[in-house]
Amino acid sequence: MTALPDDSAPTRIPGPAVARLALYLHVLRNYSLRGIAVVSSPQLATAAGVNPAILRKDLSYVGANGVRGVGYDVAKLIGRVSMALHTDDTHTVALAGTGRLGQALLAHTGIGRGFTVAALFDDDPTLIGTTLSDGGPVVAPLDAIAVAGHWDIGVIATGDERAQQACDAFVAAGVRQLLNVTATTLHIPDQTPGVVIRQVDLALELQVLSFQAMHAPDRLGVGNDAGTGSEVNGSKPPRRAAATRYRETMTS
Ligand SMILES: NC(=O)c1ccc[n+]([C@@H]2O[C@H](COP(=O)([O-])OP(=O)(O)OC[C@H]3O[C@@H](n4cnc5c(N)ncnc54)[C@H](O)[C@@H]3O)[C@@H](O)[C@H]2O)c1
Repeated sequence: MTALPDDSAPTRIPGPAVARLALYLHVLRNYSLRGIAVVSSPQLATAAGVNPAILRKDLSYVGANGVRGVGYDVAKLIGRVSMALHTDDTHTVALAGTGRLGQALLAHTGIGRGFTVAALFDDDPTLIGTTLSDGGPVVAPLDAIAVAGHWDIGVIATGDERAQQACDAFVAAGVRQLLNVTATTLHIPDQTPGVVIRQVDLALELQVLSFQAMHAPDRLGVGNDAGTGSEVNGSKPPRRAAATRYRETMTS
């Protein structure tokens, strides 16, 4: 991921910082919706559940400088972070698996924020040939993935037993960014470079939370307005910030 802070040469933003920047963007958009025009770095850091020093370091990657004693202009910061994360670009997404989770993902993620759901695939005969949203794509059989077209991101929300097949088909279709929400650990052929898989498992997150609660109960704080991803309020950085909420693998 590259960004252009100010007019200097492209800066490589570390993966964990990219995930935290996405979280800051979420918080900032909430502030904007609530009519808040300026935010201090401690406020933003608390809302996002990160250490203020980490926040300032992350924001330095996008060339954002707050005004000392005042804070950051929310609208400008949204612009900076959006540009760095390329959220203004439109990315095409293909979704394999339009069951309960797939339909929930369709309803709640991305649309209008730089993602266009361009294709839907499923093997449920009651879904094939239907559309799940006004003007949306028609659900096609899973077998059609490999021949249907090219997308930026493939989302795999099939039943666990079909996940690897969907993955193989996406890779064969040239897709290099995969979001896997099934419990299946996906394998990519060694000869296929540059495939990134992010795996999200809410049950695993619950296990980690309960483990942390047992081992550090005094560190559990109240919630925050970030909505996602931050577990602890306080002066120390959380042991697991947004950046580590996913399992990510990449073929070389
Ligand atoms: N990441 C997470 O935290 C999380 C949470 C819940 C579930 N999951 C996983 O997500 C995946 C999808 O879960 P779900 O709740 O959407 O499952 P689901 O049973 O609603 O759908 C799974 C798949 O089976 C298909 N299907 C359902 N009925 C069918 C039928 N009669 N004939 C043919 N196909 C049919 C669906 O259309 C879909 O493709 C699973 O792998 C599950 O383990 C992940």
